[in-house]
Order: sequence, then structure tokens, then C-alpha cells
Amino acid sequence: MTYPFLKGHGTENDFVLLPDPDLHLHGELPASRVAALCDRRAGLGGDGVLRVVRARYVDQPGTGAEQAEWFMDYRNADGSVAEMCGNGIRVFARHLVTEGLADASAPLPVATRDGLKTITFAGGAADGEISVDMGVPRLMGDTTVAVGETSWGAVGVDMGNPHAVAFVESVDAGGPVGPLLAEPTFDRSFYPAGVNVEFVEDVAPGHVRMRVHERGSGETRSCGTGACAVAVASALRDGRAEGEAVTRVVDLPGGTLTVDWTAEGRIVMTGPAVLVARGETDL
Ligand SMILES: N[C@@H](CCC[C@H](N)C(=O)O)C(=O)O
Repeated sequence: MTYPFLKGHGTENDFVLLPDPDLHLHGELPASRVAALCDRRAGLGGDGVLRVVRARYVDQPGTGAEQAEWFMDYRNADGSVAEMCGNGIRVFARHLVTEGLADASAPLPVATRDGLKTITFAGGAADGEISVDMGVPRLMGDTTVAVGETSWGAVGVDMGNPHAVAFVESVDAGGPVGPLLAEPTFDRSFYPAGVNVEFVEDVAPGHVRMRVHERGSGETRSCGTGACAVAVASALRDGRAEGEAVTRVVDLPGGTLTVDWTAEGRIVMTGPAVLVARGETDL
């Protein structure tokens, strides 16, 4: 039996897409199959899997499925389930528009485990940058993270999924953050479900640079929810007032994302999304 797939990325955070509109193709999609697909040597390779499902088959409360035609079923590379993926949802939207399953000229609602997200296509074009209303961030308070013997204070930000943002002198792999081959140490009572850890360096006012170690995927070239968490932590550190609109340009190893914190308190992330391949797999 073979299954259709596509491959795509958003700022080099890369995904295997599994079109499965009527939930016939991939069954339960066990963690072992996700991990096999994401394996970079024995599989297709990816930081995660995006299963494309019609929202009417989703009966989990809180997904917004009743207001959307499509549900993004996101899995990390190790097969674990995550609530939300900021780069993934842009790639998911690119796929829908490219296949004629959605219209780029209108806002596109997509159901996720973190609720309904609304996507807009720059200039209504099917091939431009994509913006996602990521909702209202939830501040979790202060915590600490460590790499080896070096620890930093960090800010907890919930973007639907959990983040710890640490400001550091330099994010270079040759510095204290290092190559991030292993998961940073964090407070498991603060993050009982694990955490995505972002290390951030200032570049210029309103402009930062980051690296990320993702829960369930290891170090990735980019993380959309992570960039949003970083923008929130950076704006708060710089004294953002309640109701003030601020923007952060966030450089990641795989590209640049722009994050707006609106006067209404919502986070809007903008960036590219690219489809690079399609085929069939028997994994
Ligand atoms: N790369 C994603 C985040 C994917 C989920 C994350 N690893 C988690 O487990 O919370 C993004 O672009 O947001």
C-alpha cells in the first residue's frame, strides 16, 4: 500500500504533509510511523508531520473545528502530538491554496488543537508571504533553563504550546549555548508536558536573533510559535505598555519571521511557506 505525501518548509522548519481529507489513508497514524517518515536517513525527513484532515471528522473540543473546513493534525518528529505549529500552519495553508482547496483572496480559518487560527495571504496571492493570527499569548512567569553547567533565567510564554525564552549574549554554536545536540535542562514541575527552549540575542532595536531546541524534534532551523514567544518576551523586556502595538523581526537559522503584537493583544506572525516535493511512500 502506498500513501500520497508532500514535503514543504517554512523558514526551513520542514514537514511531511499527509493529505488525508477523510481519515481513510493513515488510520491512527501511530507515533512509530510519524518517526519513520521524519527519519532523515531512512525516511523522507522532517521536523514534523502535518496531516491534512477535514474538520468535520474532528470531535475534540476547543479545536474550532465547527468553524473551519480543515484541521491541522500536527505531530513532532518523534511522533508526539503538539497543540500548534506556527511554521507548519503556513505550509498547510500553502498546500490547501495550491490544490484549489482554499481561496487565497479570503481569510482562511484552520482548526488546530490550540483552537481556530485565521490565515491571510499577502495581497490575496497564492504564492506570497502568509500571516497567521496566533491568538493571545499567555505569560507563565519566570523560570530557568540550562545547557551543561551554564544556566539562564527564562521567561515562560504559552503560545498554545509551551516555551521558555532565555536572553543570552550570543546564540553562536561556538558560545555557551553550544550545538544544542541535547535537550536543555528545564524545570519539569514548571513544564510538566515538556517545553520548547529559545535562546535569543539582540541584533538592533526591535530585531533579534534566536535558536531553538524543540520539544519532540530537537534543534530545528526555525520555530514559528517560538518566534512569537521570543517577540513577546522581547517586547515585555523592552517595556511594552498594555495596548501598545509592537513589531519584532526575528532572525532564525532558516530565515526571518515578522511578529506583530497588536494593540488588541493578539500575535500575528508573517513568513514564507514553500512546497518542494510530492510523491508516494510506503512507509
Ligand atoms: N515548529 C513548530 C512548533 C512545533 C511543536 C513543538 N515542537 C511543540 O512540541 O510544542 C512551530 O513552527 O511553531
